[in-house]
Amino acid sequence: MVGAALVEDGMLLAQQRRYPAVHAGGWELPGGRVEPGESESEAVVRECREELGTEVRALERVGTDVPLPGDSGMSLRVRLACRVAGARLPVPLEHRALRWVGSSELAELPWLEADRLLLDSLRALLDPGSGKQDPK
Ligand SMILES: Nc1nc2c([nH]c(=O)n2[C@H]2C[C@H](O)[C@@H](COP(=O)(O)OP(=O)(O)OP(=O)(O)O)O2)c(=O)[nH]1
Repeated sequence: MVGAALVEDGMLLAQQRRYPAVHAGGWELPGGRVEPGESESEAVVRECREELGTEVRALERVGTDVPLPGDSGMSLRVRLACRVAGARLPVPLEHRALRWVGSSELAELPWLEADRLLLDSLRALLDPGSGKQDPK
């Protein structure tokens, strides 16, 4: 599974699931399964088109792979994404809601379990100066 960390003006785009019941109401990153023959970057671009109706470019990986709950053996890998200049604003085509969240609000959302494990990495993306590894 690939997820897109779409960042704009220091805010991260989160979306709220509508289904299945076990995930409904939970927040996650845009994304989905990488289809056969598709690269991870291509999957990020396609999923953002399908879910948000916008065009993005997929950039570097964010954080480490997080195993998804259950016995699927799949994991979630996140890539930074940026909206292509002039592309439409994201709209929730498949989700209940979208929200742009700043670093201080990240922890307030009821994220899906896998995403919750990525919050430190996502916060570091939004607040580049505040990372623990940054000596300055
Ligand atoms: N897209 C996405 N899925 C996530 C995240 N975190 C997380 O645990 N998941 C889980 C929820 C689902 O069990 C699984 C993938 O769900 P999905 O509905 O997006 O993927 P899919 O393969 O059905 O893709 P699609 O055909 O609906 O586009 O991954 C996340 O941040 N983004």
